[in-house]
Amino acid sequence: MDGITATTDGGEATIEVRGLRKRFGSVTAVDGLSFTVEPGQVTGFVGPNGAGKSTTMRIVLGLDSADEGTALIGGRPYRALRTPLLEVGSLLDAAAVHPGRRGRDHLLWMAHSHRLPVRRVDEVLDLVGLGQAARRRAGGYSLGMRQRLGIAAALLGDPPVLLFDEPVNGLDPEGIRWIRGFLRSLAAEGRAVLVSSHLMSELEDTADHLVVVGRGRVIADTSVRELLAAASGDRVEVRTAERTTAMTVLAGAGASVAATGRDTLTVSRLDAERVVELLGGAGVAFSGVAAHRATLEEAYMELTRDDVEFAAEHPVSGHPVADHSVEEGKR
Ligand SMILES: Nc1ncnc2c1ncn2[C@@H]1O[C@H](COP(=O)(O)OP(=O)(O)OP(=O)(O)O)[C@@H](O)[C@H]1O
Repeated sequence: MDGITATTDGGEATIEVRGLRKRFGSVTAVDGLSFTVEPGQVTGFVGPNGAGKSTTMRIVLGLDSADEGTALIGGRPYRALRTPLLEVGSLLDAAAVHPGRRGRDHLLWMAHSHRLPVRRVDEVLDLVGLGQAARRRAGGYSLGMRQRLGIAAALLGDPPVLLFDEPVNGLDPEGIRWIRGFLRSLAAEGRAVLVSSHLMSELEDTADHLVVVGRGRVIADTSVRELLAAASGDRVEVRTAERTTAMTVLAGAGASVAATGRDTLTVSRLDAERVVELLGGAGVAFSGVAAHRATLEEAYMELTRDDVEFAAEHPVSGHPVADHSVEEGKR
């Protein structure tokens, strides 16, 4: 890819959202959102269904207008960009291509509208690995092929800012792996990449930074590393067949101990060295002591517990229970 620069028409390649608010009738879709997407990294935009991710992206891309606040690409609103295709690329809905149109023709038409050379169309088709399939009609494409065509379209103008709305939704494992690697490589080239998902696990190996949203608000704006460290806490995981004795010994030394598996204890308030020392001293056999490492999914569940739009009522306590397994609920 030639000529990628970390600037747009208006300035540095960033997306800056400030105090964004949008209502649809009685529904507040976006409720005062502020965040920045920096160049050179993948920023995950995560939140349950209905959290306001798509609405925010549509406003950034000038497809919807905000009631309040600003959304800037390289310092300018989308509508003020002189050559939008060269400054920002996006994939919002892979199904948006006319089924009767050949993939390559779709891109040629877009390239033509921006006076881009035909050569660029073939370059992006190669980049996304569509090759010969590009001469077939889009109506016969698999979901994965449509996603690739959508990504090719986003890259046509070689833009330094990219937005992808749920790009791996519904893809097979191979398609998911390909998109993850591809997003990372786009960020490594210095681009600002914003990618939304309602499943944290989809971003586990992709995002460097996360903007977590719930009910139209930012819940967390953090690097993945910091989030995992905070969710992991100072806990230690112990594997032992002598669970009851181990619990007594550790609790006696001031630890708070929870049985978290058949052979597993999670210990707080003691570090790993002290745990080893105490168990060894008491003659308790154990096969492993390690710092507890939370998964991104755990961290996310913790963060969004109270922020899902469609919470199921808990049958016993009456408290809303976060429904994080929302795949089936997708539009
Ligand atoms: N055009 C619209 N008219 C009315 N309500 C809308 C419209 N677009 C979005 N909404 C509502 O605004 C809220 C936020 O929707 P949005 O699609 O932005 O969320 P999301 O985080 O992208 O969710 P998903 O993961 O389901 O795509 C939802 O309650 C949704 O029903």
